[in-house]
Amino acid sequence: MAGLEKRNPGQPEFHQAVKEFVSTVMPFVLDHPDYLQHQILERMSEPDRIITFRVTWRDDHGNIRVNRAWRVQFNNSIGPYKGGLRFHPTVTLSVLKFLGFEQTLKNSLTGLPMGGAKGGANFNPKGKSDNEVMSFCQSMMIELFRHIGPDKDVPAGDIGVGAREISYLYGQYKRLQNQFHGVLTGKGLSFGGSLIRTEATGYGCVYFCQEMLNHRDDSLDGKDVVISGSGNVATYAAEKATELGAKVLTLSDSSGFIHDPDGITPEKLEFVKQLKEVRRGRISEYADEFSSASFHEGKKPWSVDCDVAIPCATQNEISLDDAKNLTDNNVQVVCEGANMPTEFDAMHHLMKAGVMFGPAKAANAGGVAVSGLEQSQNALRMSWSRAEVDEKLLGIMKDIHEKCVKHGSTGELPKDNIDYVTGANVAGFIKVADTMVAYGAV
Ligand SMILES: NC(=O)C1=CN([C@@H]2O[C@H](COP(=O)(O)OP(=O)(O)OC[C@H]3O[C@@H](n4cnc5c(N)ncnc54)[C@H](OP(=O)(O)O)[C@@H]3O)[C@@H](O)[C@H]2O)C=CC1
Ligand SMILES: O=C(O)CCC(=O)C(=O)O
Repeated sequence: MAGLEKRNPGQPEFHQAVKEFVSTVMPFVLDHPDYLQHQILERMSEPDRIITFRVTWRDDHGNIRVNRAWRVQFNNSIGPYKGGLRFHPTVTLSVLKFLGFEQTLKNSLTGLPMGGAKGGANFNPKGKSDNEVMSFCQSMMIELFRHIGPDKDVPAGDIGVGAREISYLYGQYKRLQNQFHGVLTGKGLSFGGSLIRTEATGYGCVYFCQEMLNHRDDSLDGKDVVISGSGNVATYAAEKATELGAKVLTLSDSSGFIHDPDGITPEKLEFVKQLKEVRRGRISEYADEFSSASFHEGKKPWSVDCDVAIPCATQNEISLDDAKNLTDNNVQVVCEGANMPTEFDAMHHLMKAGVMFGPAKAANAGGVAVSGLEQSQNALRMSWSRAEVDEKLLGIMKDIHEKCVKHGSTGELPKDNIDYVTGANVAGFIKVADTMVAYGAV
């Protein structure tokens, strides 16, 4: 870690992601001299390649605007690079390196042939017109297109990149390459998208949460659930949790959270989808619409009494104090929909307190898994039904849970006390590490 921090100064998120990983896999690595001899940890924590480029575009007033974009191609040992693009003013190289590092392990966990990558730009889509977003996406693709391809690198969405942005990016790629193939995932259904991809990350996260509870002969039925975020992952996590009998009490955005003690019913969630996906409004409007709800400006939802917490907004959104609030309220499960939403010491506090903790690289792998299924459908020139994709997603999430149990059993009483963080890290590591050993020094 000392060497990594020295080689990558000023990249706290990247340090944090590697530290969490190394602290759990080290005993396993020390038991396997091959990994040490082949310098696997040093090689896995150094991206294969980082592409940095300027994106110049024109706003609606005719002004020229400039942003910085990156694609971090982290590791393609087990398949073409795969991972989302994030558009947000907080995007830095550190953030994209942490995301690309975790993506490599997450993609390995899915069992599908996908390497790890992440990209994005410090562009803020909020408050921009459709025309401005299109102008930015088209300009970004003018550079990105030469670095991606269906057998090379297949980007997708992430924060700030949804169906609209993927459509603009794909349209420009097609124009530049004169090729129609599965180079992006999360595409519209009329041009090669997969059913269930929109829902996959949120649904998959709730399937994983249900598996954790089932492992202790429990279920989501009747549980009070607190969710942060109100974007893609949060919305569909709320939908599936409600479908499985839970009561979802909160959603949030960067201005605060709404608390609805009566529960966010499917009808109310339809309002949220319209608000966020179509009107691009603020979550506070939920409290204006439904009198049962209150809006808490500038606050996070972690002090609301709940059985299950599903953070679905962004990294480091659960601090140690937030974790203490959750345990004071006897939370049973924290299942990460967002990437690295829990700070390192907060995660340890939760685990020490006996909370079942589902780490992002396992719990939110459903999104990229269905992206992998979208790639398969594109290659086959076929579309699978909603039921088929959903069944495969459920199967993959169950399989990831089993891998976590296999490598995360603590051997301590109670017998079902699983260290999911170690389980996910070791299980994701083995496939990538063994492949790198097989390749030799490349
Ligand atoms: N989309 C996917 O398939 C996958 C996403 N993820 C992860 O899930 C998380 C959410 O992604 P997604 O739902 O796609 O993104 P969206 O852009 O659809 O939604 C993001 C949500 O999080 C809120 N948010 C973002 N940044 C902050 C912040 N700094 N503080 C408070 N709230 C914030 C947003 O509020 P506001 O609008 O006010 O900014 C919004 O409600 C991310 O960590 C992402 O990496 C993981 C796997 C797959
Ligand atoms: O669908 C994908 O390719 C990427 C999803 C993603 O960015 C993630 O898992 O964090």
